[in-house]
Amino acid sequence: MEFLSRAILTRSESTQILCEMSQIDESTLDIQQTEDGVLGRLFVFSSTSPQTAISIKKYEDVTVGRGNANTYQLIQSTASYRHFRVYSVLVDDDMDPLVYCQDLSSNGTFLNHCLIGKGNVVLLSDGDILDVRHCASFLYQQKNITDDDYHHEYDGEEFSITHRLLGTGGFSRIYMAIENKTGRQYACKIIEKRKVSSSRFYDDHEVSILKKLNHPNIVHVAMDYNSESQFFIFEELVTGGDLFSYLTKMGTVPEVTCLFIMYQLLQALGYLHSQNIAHRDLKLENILIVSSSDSVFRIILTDFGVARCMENGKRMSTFVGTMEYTAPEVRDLKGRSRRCKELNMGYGKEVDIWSLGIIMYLLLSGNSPVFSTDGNIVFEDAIWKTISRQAKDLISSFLQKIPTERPTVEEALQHPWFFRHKSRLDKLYRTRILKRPSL
Ligand SMILES: Nc1ncnc2c1ncn2[C@@H]1O[C@H](COP(=O)(O)OP(=O)(O)OP(=O)(O)O)[C@@H](O)[C@H]1O
Repeated sequence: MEFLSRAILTRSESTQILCEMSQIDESTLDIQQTEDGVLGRLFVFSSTSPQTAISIKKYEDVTVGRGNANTYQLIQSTASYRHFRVYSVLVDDDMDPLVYCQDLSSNGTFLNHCLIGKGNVVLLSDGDILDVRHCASFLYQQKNITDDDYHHEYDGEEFSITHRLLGTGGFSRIYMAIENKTGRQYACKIIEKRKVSSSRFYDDHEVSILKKLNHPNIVHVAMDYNSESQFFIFEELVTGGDLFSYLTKMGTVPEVTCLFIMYQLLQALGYLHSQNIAHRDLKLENILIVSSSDSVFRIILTDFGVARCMENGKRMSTFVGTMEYTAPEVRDLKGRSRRCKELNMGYGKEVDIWSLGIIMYLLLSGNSPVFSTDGNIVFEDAIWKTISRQAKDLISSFLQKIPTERPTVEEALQHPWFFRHKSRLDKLYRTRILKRPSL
């Protein structure tokens, strides 16, 4: 498939061409003048209708196509009923909104003259041009926040790292990068070595684990690069944001959506655990969504910064992870001396199962878990009255204080919450995830 088959034109060049062509009043392009809640604008240029602008607002999809239910209607017969969709993902207020365009058409939507391709998604940046050939062009404008921390030592030839910040973590900043040969968009994780030296074992720890893995629900690494003080991981760009942003937008996640998310998480975790790898930092922020246009979407597990390969079944004894998601046996290690940790039997892969329980609780209720004084999970909020008994039973089993009492991945998949939908879930996974990885 032709996917952004040649390098994207430089932005200023594209904008200039379009402005000249259409002789637009450049003052209308001043994004500073936009009203509240507007993340960006699409300026429409068409020979059949007057110049107009479409506002891109938080959590509101914009669709363009022939159908009259679209935000902007195209009249030409070469346009698809829904030609493309523009949607936003909000990570946090300090970052530029991430506005994506998904091509839904048969005849193609072009980004800066390169075909996006049906089903594919691209991140839009200020000055980009979307084109529906023989129908209309759309100039995208958004207000950019200056990223003072943008700095990198990458001087390889394969990629150009842009200023578009996709996310930040304790150890790294993630930017959009363009593969120079193909124009294809990637995510580039820039890890500051000085931040990781004490808490991670060696510079390329994360990538050495990721390179061993090949699974539809685990992030795919394209290339890595090492400089004096930074480490770079170029990986597939995942375009639906993370589960944290999704939950913020939704408030709570419907049980049926949660079922398929948890099913996929267990597929990824089953694969990891079968190779004796523990992730150790499962949380909403580390689960990315490919594209969430309907309730069935692919999720991708990321951030293997503290993942650990347990040789010969050895147990682990370092305190790692994110407090809210951390199993009690890991929390108990905090502040203990090394000797004391060694005497303790350490912990195993069951820590990931605990985190799954926290994730499932958060998704279904939108709130942090509440435990009774004897350490049992409680389902107090009114929302739990609307959730099935099987879902609550599975959460309780994930959140058992004694690690060996938690189910393994295989046992969890046999739980009635999954098992009574087994054939449908298996089929959905086969048809929507394995056969259509762009979903
Ligand atoms: N491949 C990707 N595509 C799109 N966005 C991404 C990608 N990888 C990471 N992100 C975004 O960046 C954020 C931080 O990434 P990540 O968790 O890998 O960083 P980190 O420094 O390891 O974080 P932590 O402090 O949790 O260890 C994610 O929550 C997500 O929003």
